[in-house]
Amino acid sequence: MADQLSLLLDSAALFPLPNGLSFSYGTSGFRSDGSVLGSTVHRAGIVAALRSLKTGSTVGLVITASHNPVCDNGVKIADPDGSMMDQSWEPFANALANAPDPNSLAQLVLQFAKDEEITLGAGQSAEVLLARDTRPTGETLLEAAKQGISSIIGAVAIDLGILTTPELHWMVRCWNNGTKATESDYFAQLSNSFRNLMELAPNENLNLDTVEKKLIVDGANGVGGSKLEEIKKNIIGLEIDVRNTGKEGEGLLNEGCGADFVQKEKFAPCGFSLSDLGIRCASLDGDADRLVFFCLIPNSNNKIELVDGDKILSLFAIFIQEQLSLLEELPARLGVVQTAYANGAATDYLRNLGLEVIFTPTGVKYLHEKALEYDIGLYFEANGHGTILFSKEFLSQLDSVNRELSSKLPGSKKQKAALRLVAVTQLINQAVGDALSGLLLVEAILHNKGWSFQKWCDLYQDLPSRQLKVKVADRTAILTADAETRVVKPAALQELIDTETAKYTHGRCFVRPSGTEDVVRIYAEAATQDSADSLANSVAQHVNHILGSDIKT
Ligand SMILES: CC(=O)N[C@H]1[C@@H](OP(=O)(O)O)O[C@H](CO)[C@@H](O)[C@@H]1O
Ligand SMILES: [Mg+2]
Repeated sequence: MADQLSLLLDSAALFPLPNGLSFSYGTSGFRSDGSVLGSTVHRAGIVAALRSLKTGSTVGLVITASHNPVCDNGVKIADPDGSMMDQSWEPFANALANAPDPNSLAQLVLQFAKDEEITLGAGQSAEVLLARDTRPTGETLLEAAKQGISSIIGAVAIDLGILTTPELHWMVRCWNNGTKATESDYFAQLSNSFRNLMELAPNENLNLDTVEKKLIVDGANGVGGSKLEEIKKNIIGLEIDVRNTGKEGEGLLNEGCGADFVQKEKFAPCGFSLSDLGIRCASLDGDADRLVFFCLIPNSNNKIELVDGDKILSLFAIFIQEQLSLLEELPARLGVVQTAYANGAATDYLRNLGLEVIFTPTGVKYLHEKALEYDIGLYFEANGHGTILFSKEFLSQLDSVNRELSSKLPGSKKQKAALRLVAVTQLINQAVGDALSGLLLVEAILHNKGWSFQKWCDLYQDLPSRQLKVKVADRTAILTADAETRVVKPAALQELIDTETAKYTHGRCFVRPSGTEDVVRIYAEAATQDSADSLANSVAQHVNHILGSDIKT
């Protein structure tokens, strides 16, 4: 123990906490300006090593700030099954990140290890897989993570280099499952399952000219574009043109491009122009865990028709529901998980399909957790982060139904439906939302259905909406309930929101403190854009009055 203590003290002394700053493990781990994150990432390395010791399995640590500007960075930890670190460990991660000096840090670690019954320094081994995105501060921060990990006796860091966030999560999951876990395995799994699903398209939908074979992808000048260029070498039946790959001269990470920009601004990203009219386009975020689709609108100054996470979710739900309807021998409880940011039209559409739609607070860890309760759990945030989870029991039932049909009814509609579901389970990332696997699944489904982009767009018409953010003195003064749809404190605020909302047809409005920025977010929806704008503005004024602030968009 004495060795462990001195190792921690020496290591922590190299990464002092910056003066006057505090850090919090939010919806997506720790985030801040990349230059001040040394101590935070070092300490996240310690947390990851302890998590590995506790679980007796390999965990992951990824250095990324996703869609944030290039000067930001961040760190998050992946649990052995590839999901986000269990929330019960967040208070410890927070306490450690804010420990004022090496001594208090070491004491926190020793006390936590005792409470969690983690034995330190006695021949245990721990393993942490590391990855980072393309940010310039990533390399130094990676070193900090390595030092944090090696300050726990027996812990080993394995650097996997530059990866998308979902790749790292996928690798952690496969590593622990004992299945193939390298990047080339990931590429092969995606391209093989994509090919399988494309080949299963019903004959009547083949050779339709309605489906454009070309797709242009905005890589946000992040890590996803170059990975997609690798995957596309083995893709048949789809021509992929990747732009904003982050290569020299192509622009800055997430600046004027990427899924967050496209979804929020509803403008084409840089590098796209009217010459792309009529072609289906997609946009990834900086670490390739978010995905949206779009098409340019003619004569509109680069405005776009957007297909967001809600519509991707709807497409996936329809497709799975269709296959299941052909397989009465394969009963499955299907759950669709959304947040309050889902467009009301999307929720209505999904409920009208007879699907069970459930809401959770914002943040994929909440959606993911809920989706795990179903045989097939589909979840998406409106901003394009989501995936489909299949329970172990469902996968084994699917496997036996598939075997039976292959021997008894080969080539039948039923057998093809089962094979399609198998291909979906292999194509979609089971660990976390993955823009690259999601993109290929969308393409394969459109091909199977013989649907054009427009047909997909026209599934339902989004209700006009407006998002605003307000900087307040203390955003934690707002407490919410019912999946963040209602404010419980300050109570007067909810009364004002209700009064404003009642003035508008199809009005819906909620406010919540952001988990990633120091702001309160306001979301409003109504029958017209003007009404949505005016509802959001009037509620922002109330937030302003009650909590003291200035309004930002
Ligand atoms: C309205 C919105 O888009 N919120 C985003 C944003 O969280 P906030 O807690 O709203 O700051 O970042 C999260 C992490 O990327 C993402 O999960 C979430 O959907
Ligand atoms: Mg991201």
